[in-house]
Amino acid sequence: MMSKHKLFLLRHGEGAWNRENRFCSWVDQKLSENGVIEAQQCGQLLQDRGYKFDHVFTSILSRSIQTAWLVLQAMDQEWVPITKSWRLNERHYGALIGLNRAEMALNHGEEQVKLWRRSYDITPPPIDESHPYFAEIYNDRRYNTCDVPIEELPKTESLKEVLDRLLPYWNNVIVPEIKSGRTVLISAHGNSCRALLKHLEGISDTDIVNVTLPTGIPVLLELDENLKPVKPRELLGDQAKIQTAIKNVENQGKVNLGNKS
Ligand SMILES: O=C(O)[C@@H](COP(=O)(O)O)OP(=O)(O)O
Repeated sequence: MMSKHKLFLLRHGEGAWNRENRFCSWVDQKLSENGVIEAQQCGQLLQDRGYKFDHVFTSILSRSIQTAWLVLQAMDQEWVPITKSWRLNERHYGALIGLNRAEMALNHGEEQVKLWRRSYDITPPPIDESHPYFAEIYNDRRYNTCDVPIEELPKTESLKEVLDRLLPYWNNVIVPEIKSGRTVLISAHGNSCRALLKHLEGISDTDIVNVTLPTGIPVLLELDENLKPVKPRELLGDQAKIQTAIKNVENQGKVNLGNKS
């Protein structure tokens, strides 16, 4: 089967709370110093391989936007249009936002933390007004710019619910771009990229549990004219380093390994 389109998915570079092992989700943390370097190195790798983007899509969270800027800068492609949507935001982790994964594993067990993080249709408890980050999120004026009223924005999400809110944007906005021959980079988040991968690759509800994306590593998908993958996804870069980075993300939910970086 011939590849007709290349699509690049990217989980942003490391953010401050990735480093502190806290669920970040809709809290607008910036990239850490290491995250800036990861994004720059990602851009350099894409530049070295000669890729050219026509359109970049990001969430409305700073870490995905900063990553897109740094990648385009490293590629001398700063002029490429960037379009932002809340529909590419990270999964809303509800009441778990701000909590430390290793501490959660200690209190609730590693299995429960894995279910919250990686299962397809388990929804964490919702955020409510008593939560320390509720006001910061819902008073942020960026959420008045969305295509749904602020009261209808999620208060928690399973991966399935991420896919439900992401798919209309994928189908109506991103797909036409790709089908018209443009090369697209989606600079987003671990779980918004996982949701899209599940859709594109037809990953089952049980197998998606085993898909983890490290920060700052571009994922190349080669698609046919119907946007079906013609070969397995490729995580670009040093494969040994990528496997270690995936393990480290998985270990964030372990009692003893979670707070080691
Ligand atoms: O919300 C967060 O903390 C992480 C994902 O956490 P896990 O699902 O890996 O626990 O999202 P990202 O760093 O990609 O924006």
